[in-house]
Amino acid sequence: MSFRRQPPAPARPNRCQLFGPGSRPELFEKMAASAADVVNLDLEDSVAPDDKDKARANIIAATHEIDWGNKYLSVRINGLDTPHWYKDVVELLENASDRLDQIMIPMVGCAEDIYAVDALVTAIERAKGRTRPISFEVIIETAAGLAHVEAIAAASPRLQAMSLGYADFAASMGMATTGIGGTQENYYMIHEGQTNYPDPWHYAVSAIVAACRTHGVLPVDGPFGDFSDDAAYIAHSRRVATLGMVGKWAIHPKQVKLANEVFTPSAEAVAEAREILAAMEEAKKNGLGATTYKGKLIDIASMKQAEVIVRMAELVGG
Ligand SMILES: CC(C)(COP(=O)(O)OP(=O)(O)OC[C@H]1O[C@@H](n2cnc3c(N)ncnc32)[C@H](O)[C@@H]1OP(=O)(O)O)[C@@H](O)C(=O)NCCC(=O)NCCSC(=O)C[C@H](O)C(=O)O
Ligand SMILES: [Mg+2]
Repeated sequence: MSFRRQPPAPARPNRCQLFGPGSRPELFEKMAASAADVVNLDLEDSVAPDDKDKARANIIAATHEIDWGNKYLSVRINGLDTPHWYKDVVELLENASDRLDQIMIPMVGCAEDIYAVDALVTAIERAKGRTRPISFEVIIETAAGLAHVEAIAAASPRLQAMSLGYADFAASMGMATTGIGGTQENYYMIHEGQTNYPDPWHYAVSAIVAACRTHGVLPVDGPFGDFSDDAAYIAHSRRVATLGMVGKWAIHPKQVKLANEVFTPSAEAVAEAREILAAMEEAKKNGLGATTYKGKLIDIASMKQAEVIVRMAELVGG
């Protein structure tokens, strides 16, 4: 319990973030035409070391030349443990158009990583007279990142979103898998002869959601590698949506529709949320803090739950 109210996360849709390598500029128009709320042009792992300079130039050109519509436009820079990141920041901030909204910082291990990028970005913005501050998003994808997740979420007023990077996270934790998200074959229990597959990512997802909600940051689920398995993508997305994530990455365009479906509240869910709010308003008029709805208890906390769903629907025009 605290006297402090939980700060709201940025009020913008973030149901799906579509990724594409900065070294494949032929994909950029397709990404701009997609139904993703956020586009992430990548300078990090999907770009080979020898292609970094060219990819940076492609992305800078794309901020000037492509109509990104109402997409939130983000560029993933290289990690602070590489020789590339400072060039990514300097060249992007000096040369990209004002259409660039955000940079994504991968492999974040501590709050000071954000401080370092913030210092550099702030200096360049001042030098260039840029009036609209660049926002940040980060990826939690190392053991250190998870250990320091709460401090990272509080690290900068620029921070708007935080994702879980399943592949690097699994590697950093020494997890015995090459899977990127989803069910893991060897993570199972047997009960009365039935094999069950619990969720090995549950702790990391919940820790990220809690840190984000404490500091008004959007919690976003990272990649799901097997893009041929729609049902598994949907199952994973529904699980993390239930735990509080607001959206998910798409590493192939076919995943965009799936993410949008899961992270857009259904008409039934919105109607039920509105009915709960109406029932509670009626109860309050009668001096009651609790009442029943469809045979179940609802109270003031139910109103907060219902408001989450209504707010999400309003954000995406539902
Ligand atoms: C995964 C891909 C390499 C697949 O590319 P490709 O073989 O070209 O796909 P298809 O032939 O199936 O493409 C069908 C059509 O869709 C277009 N396309 C493909 N990819 C994209 C895209 N990203 N955005 C928009 N459109 C796309 C093709 O051009 C085809 O179009 P058409 O011919 O007109 O029908 C590729 O999708 C890809 O590179 N994906 C992104 C990879 C990426 O960015 N990875 C980084 C994020 S994941 C990560 O970093 C891990 C994380 O950090 C962690 O640690 O977990
Ligand atoms: Mg990664």
